[in-house]
Amino acid sequence: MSIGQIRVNEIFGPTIQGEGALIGQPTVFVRTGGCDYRCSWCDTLHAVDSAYRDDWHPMTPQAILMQIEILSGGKPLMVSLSGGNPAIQPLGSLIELGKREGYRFALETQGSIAKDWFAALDVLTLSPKPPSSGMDTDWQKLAECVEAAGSETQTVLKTVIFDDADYDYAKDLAARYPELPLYLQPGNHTPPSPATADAPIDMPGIMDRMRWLVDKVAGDRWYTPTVLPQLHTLIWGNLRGV
Ligand SMILES: C[S@@+](CC[C@H](N)C(=O)[O-])C[C@H]1O[C@@H](n2cnc3c(N)ncnc32)[C@H](O)[C@@H]1O
Ligand SMILES: Nc1nc2[nH]cc(C(=O)O)c2c(=O)[nH]1
Ligand code: SF4
Ligand SMILES: [Mg+2]
Repeated sequence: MSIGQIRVNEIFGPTIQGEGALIGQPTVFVRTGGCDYRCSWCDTLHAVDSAYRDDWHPMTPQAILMQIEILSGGKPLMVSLSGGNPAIQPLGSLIELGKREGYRFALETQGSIAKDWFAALDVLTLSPKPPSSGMDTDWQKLAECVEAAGSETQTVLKTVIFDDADYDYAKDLAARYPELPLYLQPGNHTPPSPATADAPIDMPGIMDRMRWLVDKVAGDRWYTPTVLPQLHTLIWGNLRGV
């Protein structure tokens, strides 16, 4: 891979952003390959597990932008950068090139790696991982990500909740960053196998956790977070590429 190239797993859309602050908004996704984490319940292992690295292709920022332009019909929209951990990749020039053409950029990362080009994003979603993921949070790194984004980028927090320990983690996160909007997302217990494009989904389970989470938040009189399910999962289940 030469310098400046980005490891891409898939580019798809337009679809709608299914999660967090931009939920429901039309967007094209660029999913990069490779992650420094391995969450127990990751729903995107095809972009994490190096067994699938043959599906990750080095692309220049120009080639990625061309693909975005084809998918969007040349009409600028929000581009969602996800992964894997997209913060591993050199995305600064793609963002710069795309913004010149009128595209906007949102990025989703766990907050383990800070990059100076976070400041060029329109929206940065930091999604630190709760205990059920099996990952530890490096709070210093998360602070560096918030710092790197600066004041021009809209920074929001989003965390996945499966159980009481995750809920307590979300409360701690809120206490650390009272000034940042926080989105709570019930977990999906049935992530697809990375080898398949689809898998059966436990919709009643997701809805049970959503109701449980709303009851918890309301019962605690915790009025600052926004509680949202993964909209794309409600619509398409575990299907990839939507
Ligand atoms: C696949 S990750 C990719 C970006 C980045 N690595 C991250 O974790 O933020 C995108 C989002 O999906 C969430 N996610 C992954 N697996 C999930 C699951 N089984 N249920 C609910 N959300 C999940 C993550 O927490 C993250 O907010
Ligand atoms: N529609 C849709 N919304 C999403 N929001 C976050 C996603 C992700 O996998 O990062 C995702 C995704 O894969 N599809
Ligand atoms: S950090 Fe994100 S992409 Fe990486 S394993 Fe966890 S959920 Fe999956
Ligand atoms: Mg996903």
